[in-house]
Amino acid sequence: MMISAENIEKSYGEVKALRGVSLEVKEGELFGLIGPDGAGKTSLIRILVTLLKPDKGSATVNQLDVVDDFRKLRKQIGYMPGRFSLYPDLSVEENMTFFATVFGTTIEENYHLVKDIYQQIEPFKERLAGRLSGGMKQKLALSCALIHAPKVLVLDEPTTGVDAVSRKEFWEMLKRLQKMGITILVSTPYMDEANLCDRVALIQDGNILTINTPERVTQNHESILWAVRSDNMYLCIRDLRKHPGVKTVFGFGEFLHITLRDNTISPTALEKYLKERCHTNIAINPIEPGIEDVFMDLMQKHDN
Ligand SMILES: Nc1ncnc2c1ncn2[C@@H]1O[C@H](COP(=O)(O)OP(=O)(O)OP(=O)(O)O)[C@@H](O)[C@H]1O
Repeated sequence: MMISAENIEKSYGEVKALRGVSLEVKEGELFGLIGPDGAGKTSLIRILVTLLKPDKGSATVNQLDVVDDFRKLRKQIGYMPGRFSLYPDLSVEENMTFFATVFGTTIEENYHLVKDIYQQIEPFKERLAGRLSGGMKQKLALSCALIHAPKVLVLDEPTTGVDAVSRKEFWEMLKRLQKMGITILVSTPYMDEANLCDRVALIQDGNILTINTPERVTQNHESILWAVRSDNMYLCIRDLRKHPGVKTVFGFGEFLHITLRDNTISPTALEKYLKERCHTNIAINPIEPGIEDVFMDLMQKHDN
């Protein structure tokens, strides 16, 4: 195993950020930590990259203990924090040189690793990092995290607030780095990015709800799922929640996703029920679950 965490607990005063988290990331894997704001992703990541001590539990990265061997370990990990990690008053090139020097290497020594990414910002190498666009900052931060040729790359919400095109490009970069043999742990609040990972852990309120390949995560969804809409979505939610056969109702864009308690209701019966409550333009379609649906389902089960 490249990363192994066992029963990690972490609290900030009264706030329990991690409630006994265990996970394993295999060598060469692209592993996603998926969860909403406040789920505990940053706390877990900071523990794994040796910047925060767990209250309980233990973790190793490349067989090195995150607490006892933190000095050795830092050389093996590339870390891209969620918030701005660069020196805004240093130029692009100075930032790169700084990170290389800290790790006792040079830009030239490991240029092959960052070439693809760094070349895109090299024309602006004299520019102060604080004056780069969001996408360019992201590329520089990634280049800086890679310049000491780490075995493991850990990225905390690298695509939060990034536009769709740059997000796609970023994931393509990650795939290329994975092909170069780097193990990658990446956190994201975007459920659609789960499908780009080899395996994912869904995390919520300090607990891991499930760990699996994205395909298996959705296959394991047991409930029957329908997408429903009508002209008045607000009343539609209210009326669906009152229906005894409906288990859950959640808004997903322009549709509501509902799960059923049993298989005895038909779409026609549900349509009749909504019509009787004066709904118009009703649409009811059976659908395949996505990661979001599984998430909602697991969260419900966990809370009960
Ligand atoms: N330094 C801190 N002091 C107090 N509470 C904290 C601190 N850091 C995090 N928390 C709390 O711990 C919980 C987990 O936070 P964490 O940052 O690990 O989650 P996250 O999934 O990374 O979310 P986000 O995307 O918002 O950072 C949250 O309730 C958060 O408010």
